Amino acid sequence: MQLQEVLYGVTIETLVGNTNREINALVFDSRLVGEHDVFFAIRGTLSDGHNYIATTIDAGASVIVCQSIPEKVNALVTYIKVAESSVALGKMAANFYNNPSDKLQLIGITGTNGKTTIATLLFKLFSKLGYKTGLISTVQNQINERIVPATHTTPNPLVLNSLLRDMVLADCSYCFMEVSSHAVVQHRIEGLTFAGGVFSNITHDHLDFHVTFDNYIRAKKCFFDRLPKSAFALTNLDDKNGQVMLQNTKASKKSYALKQLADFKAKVIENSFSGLHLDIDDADVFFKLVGSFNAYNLLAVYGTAMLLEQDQLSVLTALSNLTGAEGRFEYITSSKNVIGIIDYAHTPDAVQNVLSTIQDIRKGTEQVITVIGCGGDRDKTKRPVMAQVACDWSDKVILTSDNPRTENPLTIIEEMEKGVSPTNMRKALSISDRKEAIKTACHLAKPGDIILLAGKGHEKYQEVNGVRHHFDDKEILLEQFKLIG
Ligand SMILES: CC(=O)N[C@H]1[C@@H](OP(=O)(O)OP(=O)(O)OC[C@H]2O[C@@H](n3ccc(=O)[nH]c3=O)[C@H](O)[C@@H]2O)O[C@H](CO)[C@@H](O)[C@@H]1O[C@H](C)C(=O)N[C@@H](C)C(=O)N[C@H](CCC(=O)O)C(=O)O
Ligand SMILES: Nc1ncnc2c1ncn2[C@@H]1O[C@H](COP(=O)(O)OP(=O)(O)OP(=O)(O)O)[C@@H](O)[C@H]1O
Ligand SMILES: N[C@H](CCC[C@H](N)C(=O)O)C(=O)O
Ligand SMILES: [Mg+2]
Repeated sequence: MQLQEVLYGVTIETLVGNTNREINALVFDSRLVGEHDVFFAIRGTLSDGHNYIATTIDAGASVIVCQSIPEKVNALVTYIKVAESSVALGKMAANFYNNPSDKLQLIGITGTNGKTTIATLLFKLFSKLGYKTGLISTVQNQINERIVPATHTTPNPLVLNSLLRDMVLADCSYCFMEVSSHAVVQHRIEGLTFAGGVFSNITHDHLDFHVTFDNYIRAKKCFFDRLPKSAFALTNLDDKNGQVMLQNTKASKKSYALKQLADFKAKVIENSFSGLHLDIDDADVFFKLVGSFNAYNLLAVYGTAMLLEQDQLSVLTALSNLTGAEGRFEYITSSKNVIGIIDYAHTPDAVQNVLSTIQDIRKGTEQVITVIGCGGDRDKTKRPVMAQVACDWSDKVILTSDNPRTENPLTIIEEMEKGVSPTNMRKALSISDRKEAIKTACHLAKPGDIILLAGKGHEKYQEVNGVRHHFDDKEILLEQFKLIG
């Protein structure tokens, strides 16, 4: 491919060398550069790609996209100076893959919690309605039936556009993708054309990255600010910041809510372990998902399907038969009737939602035992809050590990313990080995008791010092349920 062809739409500040040359691949990691590649020097959170420019030229890079041109330039290399290399990467990745997002309807879902649930339900719904469909999500990416493993909630622009290109080649009409706040700030979605955007909610998370809650709100809002006029922007009016998200969007503004007037509305009639009974836009429907927070997710899905001009009855019929995403409020029962719930709750709001749902639908005096940890190298300020919420809403809590990454697991647990009030102290226990923690919860449980394993959901690993060891909450719970009966 010619360099000129992929530069369409890129604002060049300075050009040194020729743009009329053949290129091989676009690369932003020096370790992956080969002959005739374009290297993007990106300033990241840990290092600066500009430090690797010379190495990539030695490895064969013939084009460098950067924010500052090195003092000594190589006459055989083309240097392109831009304001933000990651923005150029987004645009050039889209051009390189022939702008696949223009050729299907791409819907982005953003918010602290619920993105995977909403995107997965939309993927399943549109597949059931007979459309070829794509999914880009935390759990996995999917092109019709083909599963492509996911590494991030929102992948980098090269992976993103290559997935979208494969979806176009597979004749997909729709793609539903999660848009994380990291992706917005790092310009991973630059150069994509969205047909719609959906907002779920915004609560405490990722303050390690965004530093303040205001910055976090701004990052999410930025996604809606950049939607085109032809798109729709669907927001949750019951969220305090739901309206803020749409303040400056050019897209057509639409809303959903349970507690006030909105374009799409619902009322929870009943919430039990077997599902949700909702009045949704005046239709009486039973859904398999559990928990009133899922009423919001279902309503967001329903609203999106209506905005994409699907038939109401077909949508509600298909939706009522669907199960949610893996590791979200998944529950299993032991033979002596201990209930185990595996859930990906890893923010204070999610923990509270799941535990309040359990409190709402438990029958009597059963104990609720929560096993919970907090991620290493992630927002430290949510640790005491998550422990506090877990203690306030459970009878017993076992504080444990959840991907300590490069941190000491005992230090993370100590930080969680700071949120346990003196009155809650008697409820809390700390066991850093997550398998031991789950085992202990199973031994403490009596028939009828409910064990919540929070934070890991679908994850099949425990990440310690950069190594992902096989670990599966569900596998261990099933093993222990066999032992306790
Ligand atoms: C904090 C964060 O988001 N980091 C992402 C970011 O890396 P970074 O900014 O730290 O990059 P860096 O290491 O400083 O390097 C800067 C540049 O130098 C380059 N480099 C670096 C070293 C070298 O030898 N050669 C070289 O060329 C790098 O390729 C990069 O281009 O850009 C990388 C490439 O796209 C991502 O893989 C990486 O994700 C890390 C692994 C990560 O854990 N991210 C998480 C926090 C994340 O993105 N999460 C969100 C939301 C999760 C959710 O709540 O759902 C997600 O969308 O997944
Ligand atoms: N609408 C919602 N409101 C509040 N909490 C929710 C909602 N939907 C799901 N949750 C809780 O959040 C957890 C994560 O849900 P989900 O995976 O759908 O969110 P996500 O936004 O994709 O998360 P991530 O940022 O990790 O990708 C669930 O396991 C549940 O505990
Ligand atoms: N995508 C989120 C998920 C966190 C899940 C939890 N298991 C953890 O490791 O903290 C993140 O990377 O912050
Ligand atoms: Mg997700």
